[in-house]
Amino acid sequence: MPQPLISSRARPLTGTLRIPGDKSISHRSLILGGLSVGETRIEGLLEGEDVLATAAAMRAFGATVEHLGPGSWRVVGRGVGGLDEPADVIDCGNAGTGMRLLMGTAAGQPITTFFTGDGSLRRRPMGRVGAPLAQMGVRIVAREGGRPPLAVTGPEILTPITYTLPVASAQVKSAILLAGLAAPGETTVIEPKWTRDHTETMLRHFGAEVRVEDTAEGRRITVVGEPELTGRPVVVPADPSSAAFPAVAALLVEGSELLLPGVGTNPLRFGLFETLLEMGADIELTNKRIEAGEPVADLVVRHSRLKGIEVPAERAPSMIDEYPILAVAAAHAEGTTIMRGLDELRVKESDRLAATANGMAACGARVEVDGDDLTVHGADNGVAGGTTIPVDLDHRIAMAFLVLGMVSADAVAIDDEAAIATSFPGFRELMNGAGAAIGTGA
Ligand SMILES: O=C(O)C1=C[C@@H](OP(=O)(O)O)[C@@H](O)[C@H](O)C1
Ligand SMILES: C=C(OP(=O)(O)O)C(=O)O
Repeated sequence: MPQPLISSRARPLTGTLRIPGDKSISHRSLILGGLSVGETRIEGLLEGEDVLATAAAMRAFGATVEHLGPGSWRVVGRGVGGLDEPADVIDCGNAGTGMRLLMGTAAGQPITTFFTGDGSLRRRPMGRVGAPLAQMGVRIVAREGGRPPLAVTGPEILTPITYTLPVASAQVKSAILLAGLAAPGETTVIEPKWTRDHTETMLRHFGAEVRVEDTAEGRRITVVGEPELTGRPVVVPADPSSAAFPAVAALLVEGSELLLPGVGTNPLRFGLFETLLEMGADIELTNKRIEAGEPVADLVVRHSRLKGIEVPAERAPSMIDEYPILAVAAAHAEGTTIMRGLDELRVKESDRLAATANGMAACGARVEVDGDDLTVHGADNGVAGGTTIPVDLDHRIAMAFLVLGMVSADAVAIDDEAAIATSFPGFRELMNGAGAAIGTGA
C-alpha cells in the first residue's frame, strides 16, 4: 500500500543532524570488499535499500557479508575473478549504481549473471554499460534498449580496452574499471567531463594500480588488470546528496541553523553547495579533514536570502542528483535561476527534468524547460503548494517536494513515502526532530 506524506510549514530547523552514509561509496566498498582477499571492515555504510541490494548481490556471488551493528559491516572477499555464479536472479531494486557496477563486476567472471530491478530500474538504459563490456568480450542479453532484465556472461579472458565515455557517467566509468580488474593488461577510460572519482580512490585504497592523467581529450583513467586486492578498512562519509535536503530546508526556513557533521566534500560531488554559496547561502565548512582518501567537513547551514544565478552545464556531473532540490531553492531566490545541460536527468529513477518542472509548476512556481535547460523564477512570497506530487519511485523527487512543503503557503503531499528508504532511511523522523512537520495525514 502506498504511504502518502504531507509536509506543512516547518518551525525553524535547528540542531545536529547525522546524515546517512554516502550511497556511491557504500556500493563501492561492498563490491571492492567482495573482490578482495581477506577482511574489509566498513563503518558508516548506508543501510538504504539500494545498498542492501548490493550487499545481497555480493553474498550471492559468494562473498561473506555480515552486518555487525548500525553502519558497521564485515566483508570477506573472493579475490578478483573469484566470484561464484549466483544461483538466482540478482535484484538490484531501485539502484542504477548497484546494477551498473555489478554488471562490470560480473563481466570479470567466467559466469552468467541475471539482473533485474524494480519498475523504475527496468526502464533505465543499461546499453551504455553493455556496449563497452561487449568490446571487452562480454556477452549481454537484454531487453530493447539494453533494458533489464538482462544477463551478463563474462568470457574466459577479457580484452582490455580504451574507451571514451559518450555520456558523463561515473557508473559507466566504474563498470569498465571493475571489469578491467579481471583483464590482462591495462584498461583505460577517457572522460571528457570529469565525474565522481570514488571508484579510482577506492581501487587504490584496496591495492590496485590506477593512473590518472589530465589530457586534451579529457581525464584518462587507467587500471592495471589482475591485481591482488587486499581487504581494507573503509569509513563512509555522510552523503552530500542526502545532506542537500536538510541543507536547502535550513536555508529556506527562517530562523534555521543546522550542523551536519562529517559530510563528504569531494569537489566532484559538491556542485550543489558551490552553487548555493554563489547564490548567497550562509554555509560554513569547518573541521575539514580526509577520511579513507575522501575529503570531509562539518557543515553549518543558516537561513539565508538567496539570489538566482546561471548554473553552467559543465557543473552538472558534480551535482547531477541535486537539481530537484536546487529547483526548490531557486523558487525562493530573488531573480531567475537557469540550470543548463540537464539531459541526464531524463534517465534517472524517473524523468527528473519533467518531474521537477511539472511538480514545481503544480505548486505554483514559474518554471520553463527549454531543451535541456531548466529555468526557475524566484517569487518574493514563495510558492502556493497545496497539491500532491507523484513520486514515481523517485526518492529525490519525494524529498525535494517535502522540503518545498516546509515553506509553501499550503502543505505539499507526496503520494508514496517508500522510495525515500532507497537512499535516506529515517528522513522523515530526522527532519521532524529538527523542526519539520511531515506527517502521514492519518
Ligand atoms: O557512480 C555513482 O555512484 C553515481 C553516479 C551518478 O549516475 P551516472 O553515472 O548515471 O551519472 C549518480 O546519478 C548516481 O546517483 C550515483
Ligand atoms: C540517480 C540516483 O541513483 P541510481 O542511479 O543509483 O539509481 C540517485 O540516487 O539520485
